[in-house]
Amino acid sequence: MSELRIDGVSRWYGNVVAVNNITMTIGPGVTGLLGPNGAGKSTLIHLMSGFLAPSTGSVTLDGAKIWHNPEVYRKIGLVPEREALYDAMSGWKFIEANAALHGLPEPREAARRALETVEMTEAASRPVGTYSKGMKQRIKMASALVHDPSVLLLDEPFNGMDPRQRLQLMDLIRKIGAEGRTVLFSSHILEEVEQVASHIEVVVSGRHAASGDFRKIRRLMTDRPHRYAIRSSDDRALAAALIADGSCSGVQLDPKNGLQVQTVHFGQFSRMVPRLAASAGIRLFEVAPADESLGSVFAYLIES
Ligand SMILES: Nc1ncnc2c1ncn2[C@@H]1O[C@H](COP(=O)(O)OP(=O)(O)OP(=O)(O)O)[C@@H](O)[C@H]1O
Repeated sequence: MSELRIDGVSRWYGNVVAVNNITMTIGPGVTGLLGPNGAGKSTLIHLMSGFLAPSTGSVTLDGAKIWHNPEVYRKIGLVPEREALYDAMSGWKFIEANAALHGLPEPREAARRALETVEMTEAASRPVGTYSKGMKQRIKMASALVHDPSVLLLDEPFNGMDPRQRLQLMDLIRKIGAEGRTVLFSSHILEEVEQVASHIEVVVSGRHAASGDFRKIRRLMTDRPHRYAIRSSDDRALAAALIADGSCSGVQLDPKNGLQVQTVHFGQFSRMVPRLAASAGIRLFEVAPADESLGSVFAYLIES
């Protein structure tokens, strides 16, 4: 059982601050590292895997510094975001070569075990170039697992996958977490993270925005005020009806963009608007979320 600890860590590239004074602890099981693009997730993963030195603060595994510590590297497996595979090589040869690079005493047996873990035994003798995106991702995982690390780090593992491949990979990540390993994967999609991870760490603009159980974070996200843009046959009358109804916290009539409405009761609001419009004889042309971009969700989280 291993514990990763990031303590007061910052990392900058020139004058870009990619990670800003982050403290977090990652224990056994599956943790999702959630954040929008450019939040600092890859930088954090590279700090945890020993590829980058922190500019300040410390990154440790079970109390031992990770940077420049080959003893610790043996306990860590990294699945990078980029492809890093050789199309002409068979899956089997690729994993065995990785086992040999690790200096493992029985590379063939280690490769067999890793391929079995990721359920790639059957396809292992085929060239990597013939694999689907999902199979390639599993081969990358086998290569990260070949030396039997207690920590597995995955950078955006679900990128570019179709829904079936995504479900298979989710099962696999859960299985590896259930073996008692410390598994951390990054993603910018909340739904993805909440399906796999029992614990979530959220980073926004290099800062630590939230941490904990996904239900808690989901609530933080769904309880935030939602803004909608509405266009109807009579925006003024609809605005009056919405104010009278009382389930909106703000209504603004904008001659150019129609009606801008703010509500905290998302479910109630989406049921109420069509009913209210129908009873006032108003036709709805469009009800669209005005702030559904992930950026705004994360911005809300960091403010709360
Ligand atoms: N080698 C580098 N040199 C300069 N700036 C960098 C470098 N690597 C990352 N950055 C910057 O640091 C910030 C964090 O980048 P990082 O790749 O860690 O974020 P991310 O959350 O993984 O984003 P993405 O999902 O887009 O990869 C960004 O502003 C990025 O432009």
